[in-house]
Amino acid sequence: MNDVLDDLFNIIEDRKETLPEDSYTASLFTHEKGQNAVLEKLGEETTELVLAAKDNDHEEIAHESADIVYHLLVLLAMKDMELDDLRSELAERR
Ligand SMILES: N=c1c2ncn([C@@H]3O[C@H](COP(=O)(O)OP(=O)(O)OP(=O)(O)O)[C@@H](O)[C@H]3O)c2ncn1[C@@H]1O[C@H](COP(=O)(O)O)[C@@H](O)[C@H]1O
Repeated sequence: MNDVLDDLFNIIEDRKETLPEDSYTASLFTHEKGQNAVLEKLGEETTELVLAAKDNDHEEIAHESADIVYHLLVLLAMKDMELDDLRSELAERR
């Protein structure tokens, strides 16, 4: 059974293939800045996560963490990588 990360990654890969006009995800794959668009988002959201952690704002920590994970999955898809590449790397560390 797929978990939420598998489902999200599958949707991201679908957006990469089909590039719907109204999709934010698709816009990241076609952005004039190329991969820098997603890299900049990861940088911004990491800063926002740090601020949320400093404020001990649990709701905001969860929100910014989700933004980071989403953009990280977009980056993996952009690099033609799989979610299993991340899983394997984590599993090897156990
Ligand atoms: N999980 C996400 C997701 N997380 C974050 N984002 C977008 O990432 C952007 C974050 O940038 P910003 O932080 O600048 O946006 P913001 O609204 O100002 O956010 P904050 O300042 O509040 O952090 C926003 O436009 C969000 O909508 C996401 N956009 C899409 N998805 C999922 O991706 C899938 C495909 O959706 P489409 O992109 O609509 O096709 C769907 O399952 C969506 O749920």
